[in-house]
Amino acid sequence: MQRKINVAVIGGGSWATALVKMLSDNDQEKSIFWWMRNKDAINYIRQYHHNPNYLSAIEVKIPSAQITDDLVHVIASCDVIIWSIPAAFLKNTLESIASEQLAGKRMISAIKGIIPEENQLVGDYLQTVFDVPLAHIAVISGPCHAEEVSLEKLSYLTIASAATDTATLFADLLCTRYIKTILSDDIYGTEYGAVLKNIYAVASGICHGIGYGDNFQAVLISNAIREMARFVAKVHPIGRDINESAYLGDLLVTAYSQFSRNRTFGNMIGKGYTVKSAQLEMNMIAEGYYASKCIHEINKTYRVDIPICRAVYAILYEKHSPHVEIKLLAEQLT
Ligand SMILES: NC(=O)c1ccc[n+]([C@@H]2O[C@H](COP(=O)([O-])OP(=O)(O)OC[C@H]3O[C@@H](n4cnc5c(N)ncnc54)[C@H](O)[C@@H]3O)[C@@H](O)[C@H]2O)c1
Ligand SMILES: O=P(O)(O)OC[C@H](O)CO
Repeated sequence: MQRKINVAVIGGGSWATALVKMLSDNDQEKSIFWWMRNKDAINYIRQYHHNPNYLSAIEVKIPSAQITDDLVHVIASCDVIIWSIPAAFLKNTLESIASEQLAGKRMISAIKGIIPEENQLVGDYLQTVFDVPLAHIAVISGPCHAEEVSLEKLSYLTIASAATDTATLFADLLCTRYIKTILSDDIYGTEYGAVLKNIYAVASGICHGIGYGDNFQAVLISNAIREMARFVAKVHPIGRDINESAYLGDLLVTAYSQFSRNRTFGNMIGKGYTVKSAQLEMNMIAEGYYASKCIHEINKTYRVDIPICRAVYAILYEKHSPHVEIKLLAEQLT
């Protein structure tokens, strides 16, 4: 018989809201705790059982007392933790938390980003700063938009961990009628793949915003998966099939879907918005913006040929013209 466990979801955005739904719809007996920083949203959810800001159609079935902005309490109450806030805000959020408070807990990163100040993957950050053993860490990836979880559209999540029991723990917690879970041991490749696909989605959006068509997009994405394969093979050289859902699948959904934050952000840049104005226009976070700078920095060590990432970096951080930069990139695509 499975033991009842307490699960924490950390974050108040679309993905955290979708994860709460998955956990609630999953059959395994458990208690769900939900942390978010926005007090007004907490009060609203306690009263009306819907997140007012993200995926508000989802009914939240957690007891009110377990929805809180008290991070210390939530962490102390739970055996397992799901991190689901954009990477750029994780360091700040964990400011008040010490390693001892995370000791013995299993955790999974649902974050598809890099800690900007450290240029570290979330898994690495949890290991190096909080002494969480690698075997206690997993990551969630795969092509899955929160909006489609809300609609209960069949989706596949890849749960990657160096330890099979940790991957299985989270796979068992998240599977539902509409969510299938796939296990992987490629934790670094899965995390880097998810970070890179966000940059490629920004590129895809930029090209669409400028006016390039479907024919060009297909060539861009074909080059993007080869670029991802080169980069991931260099930073974590193990055998993997880059065509699996966690890599190619996630790249395709983010590059083509109407729900993609990163593509939407890129589209605005292609249409002439500044980074600031595009960010202000969105109630959501495009991780690819932050990831672009991090990958640029990290690649100073690895020196992989990543022309699409380089073009996105030049547009977002060096203020190069999207028209000129994509024209130059187009000369290099094959
Ligand atoms: N949305 C999805 O479909 C999806 C799917 C898989 C993975 N993810 C990943 O989940 C993570 C969370 O993304 P999301 O889609 O839930 O976010 P979102 O774009 O829906 O919402 C933004 C979140 O960022 C928070 N935020 C904004 N400014 C902040 C600040 N200054 N300090 C602290 N928090 C702040 C907001 O409160 C909100 O919770 C990201 O890494 C994303 O890549 C998202
Ligand atoms: O497509 P985005 O940019 O909204 O990212 C969301 C998820 O990573 C898709 O799997």
